[in-house]
Amino acid sequence: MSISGCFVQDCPRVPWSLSHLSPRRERDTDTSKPREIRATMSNVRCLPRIRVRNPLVELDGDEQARVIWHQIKKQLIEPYLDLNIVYFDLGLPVRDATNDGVTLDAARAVQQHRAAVKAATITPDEARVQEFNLKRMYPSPNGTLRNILNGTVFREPILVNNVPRLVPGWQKPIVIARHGFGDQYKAQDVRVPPASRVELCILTADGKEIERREVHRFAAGEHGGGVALAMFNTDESIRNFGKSCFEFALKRKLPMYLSTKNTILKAYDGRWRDIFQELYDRDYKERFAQASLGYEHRLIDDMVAQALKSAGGFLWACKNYDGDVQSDIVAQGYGSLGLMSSVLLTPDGNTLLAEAAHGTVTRHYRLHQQGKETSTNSVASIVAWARGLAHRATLDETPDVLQFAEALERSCIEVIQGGKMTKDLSIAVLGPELGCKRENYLTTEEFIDAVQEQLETHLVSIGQKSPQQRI
Ligand SMILES: NC(=O)C1=CN([C@@H]2O[C@H](COP(=O)(O)OP(=O)(O)OC[C@H]3O[C@@H](n4cnc5c(N)ncnc54)[C@H](OP(=O)(O)O)[C@@H]3O)[C@@H](O)[C@H]2O)C=CC1
Ligand SMILES: O=C(O)CCC(=O)C(=O)O
Ligand SMILES: [Mn+2]
Repeated sequence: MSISGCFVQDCPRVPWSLSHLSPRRERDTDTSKPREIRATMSNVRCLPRIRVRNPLVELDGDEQARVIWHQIKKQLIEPYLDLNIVYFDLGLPVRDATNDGVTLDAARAVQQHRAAVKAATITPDEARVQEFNLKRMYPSPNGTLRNILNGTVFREPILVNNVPRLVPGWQKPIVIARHGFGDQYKAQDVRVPPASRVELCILTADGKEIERREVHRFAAGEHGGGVALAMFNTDESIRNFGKSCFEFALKRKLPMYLSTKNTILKAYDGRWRDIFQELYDRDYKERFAQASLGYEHRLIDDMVAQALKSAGGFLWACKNYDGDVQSDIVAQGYGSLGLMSSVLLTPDGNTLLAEAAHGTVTRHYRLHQQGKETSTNSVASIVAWARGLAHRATLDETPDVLQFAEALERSCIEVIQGGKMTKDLSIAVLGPELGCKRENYLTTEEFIDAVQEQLETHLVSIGQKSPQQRI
């Protein structure tokens, strides 16, 4: 991907001339197309690719997420950028072949290069172990990456004017800040046999007992056993989470809430409430007041009800699992899981890993495997590339790469606002009956084609405005 060249039709190195491209690539020779579109296409091909100064780390994924990821890269990235990609295949077969070593290597590369994009990956359960004949049930690669990077995951719906919200009152985005470290995602969970006792024991570093507490005595008999879980977090990580959230809220001028269940988990969730309050009182109260913003801690059950009643427009700091669940509710409430962006930011704000919030969309992949048409929304994955590149551009101080990233993100929204969309959005706009009709939505491939066409109109004007920034 680091070949540089000019997009002229007869140049053998340019992607346009590759045989693997679909016939739609040749649409410029189609005289039925309006003249302006054909003119735009040929203009873009005469522009050199934009050079990205430093590498972007790419983490490939599984199933339908992998299918759309490859199409995005081939059609929306490779033709326009001279980009050095540091590639890791986090697909389940490679994780298995490397005993998950590839995930650790990938995390180190993200730390080194500081800008990364990731496709969704399968976290195996028993059924997946069988399906892929795995050596073992590997942990979530997201859990591994997030625990190593120890950052905050910010999830924000991509708002599109013509997509009605399931929650009509939500006029402004609700941004979920999800703590990315510890809790359920780094817990020890065990099956417990009948007639046994589970205790929680805290030892000093050299093994002396500090505290021992009984968790539960399990009864004897066939149904006497059960399950137990031990999870943890650290003051440092909670404090970093708090700082990231307060800084983000100030930067984006959003009021902020933290939700916990401190009335039940008095020590555990109480720690979040106290650390956030301490940070706020000491470092942020004045800055928030100057910006006319507020901060409050709320009980999670109160918070979900308030969120539903609200008009949106706030930052909601969630513990790891709450953030996982609430971000999918919020995504669907704004129209589709396919419109939820997700970036992991380290506490210093220097390292960013962008992804879609949704998973590998297995149900669509099963159709794809049978050779059937699919209509998977690729917007969140395209936006992941755009946000990863925008961060690269910010670190490298390369305005032309930033312009490209912004044009890419904008193109997705414009295509949908122009009435071209995948089935999930068509259903949201037209309702389940009409929205499902084939003439009312685009396939996975058609939607990416439409984004490419839109992107090219922007690239022509960027290229015309700033040719000196190109190589
Ligand atoms: N970040 C990551 O890497 C994540 C990975 N996963 C993994 O993904 C796999 C599948 O998980 P699953 O629970 O099915 O969750 P998914 O988010 O993959 O999909 C659930 C359903 O949501 C709808 N949906 C999600 N994304 C899109 C999209 N882009 N376009 C259109 N519809 C969409 C589909 O509904 P419908 O079928 O009704 O069209 C889909 O069947 C699991 O193995 C899990 O481990 C899960 C979450 C995050
Ligand atoms: O890593 C996983 O297994 C799930 C991740 C997930 O659901 C998310 O990132 O929202
Ligand atoms: Mn999730």
